Amino acid sequence: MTNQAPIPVIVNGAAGKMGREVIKAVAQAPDLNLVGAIDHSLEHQDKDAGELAGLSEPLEVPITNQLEPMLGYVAGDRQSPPGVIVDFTHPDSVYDNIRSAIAYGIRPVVGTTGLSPEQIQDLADFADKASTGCLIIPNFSIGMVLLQQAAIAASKYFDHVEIIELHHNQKADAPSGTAIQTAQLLGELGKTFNPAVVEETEKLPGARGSIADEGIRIHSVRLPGLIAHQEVIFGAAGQIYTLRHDTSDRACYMPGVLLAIRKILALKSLVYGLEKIL
Ligand SMILES: NC(=O)C1=CN([C@@H]2O[C@H](COP(=O)(O)OP(=O)(O)OC[C@H]3O[C@@H](n4cnc5c(N)ncnc54)[C@H](OP(=O)(O)O)[C@@H]3O)[C@@H](O)[C@H]2O)C=CC1
Ligand SMILES: O=C(O)C1=N[C@H](C(=O)O)C[C@H](O)C1
Repeated sequence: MTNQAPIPVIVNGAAGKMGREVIKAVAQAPDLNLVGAIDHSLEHQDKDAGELAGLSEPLEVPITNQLEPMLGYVAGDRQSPPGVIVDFTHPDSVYDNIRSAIAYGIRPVVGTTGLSPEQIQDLADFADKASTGCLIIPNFSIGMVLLQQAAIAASKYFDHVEIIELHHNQKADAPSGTAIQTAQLLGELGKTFNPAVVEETEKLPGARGSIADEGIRIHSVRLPGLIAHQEVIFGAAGQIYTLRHDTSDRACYMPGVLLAIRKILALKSLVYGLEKIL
């Protein structure tokens, strides 16, 4: 730990499931200073972010829906290191949120999924022009990075693979950002998976899932009772190799989120994926 002033942190989506967890984690980190808590939910306006997150003491940071004034306020503070905004909002708003943050020189650490490849490219160009770090991390858990690395190793030996992702039924986007990224990582290896062995007919559309990079199929399950789970299933003659990651508490994402907040100040461009900053 250095004697530097703490990093100012804004949490966007502060009243949500992930936002509340981030508020708690930031509040407990001595080198970080929660300066703003944004959420558009009218129900929670002006409530104390700490109390809403379940902390015993208030943090004296009220929930507000005023994103741009907050970005301007943090950008204007010349005594502190550059500000960071952590975004866990909604696929429909995350693109605009990131652009606004970069425009103010506030570094976005983005957990919100659902950005299209074109949007990510556009944000990368924008971050490059502004020489501003931006982290887009589809999954902040170390277990998922390890699963993906094991999947990359296995793909050298297996030609057939499908992904099943299972989430709570409040999730807006499908397939999950993690499943898309997992397929991308396998797709980058330069081989095409799942060569057809028969001509298939889907008697119900979608029965075989969606086809992502290099022929990899993704199946999405949404049920109450689930949090976030993923299987990568490899098949070959006479054997199945299954990799599985299960989330039982959203606290599992917090070491990754805190690491991203600390690392982003040294970045000058957009970086995609937790594995790139470990
Ligand atoms: N990268 C990772 O490791 C992880 C990523 N995620 C992703 O994070 C995102 C959020 O997940 P989760 O916390 O479960 O979702 P929640 O719905 O619980 O929380 C989102 C919060 O953001 C608010 N919100 C939505 N749009 C805006 C906006 N434009 N401005 C301000 N606030 C807004 C919502 O308000 P309201 O409810 O009123 O709409 C809600 O309070 C999802 O995309 C999810 O996939 C989730 C877990 C881990
Ligand atoms: O919505 C969620 O909950 C999660 N979303 C992310 C995703 O879409 O991959 C990360 C994790 O799976 C939890």
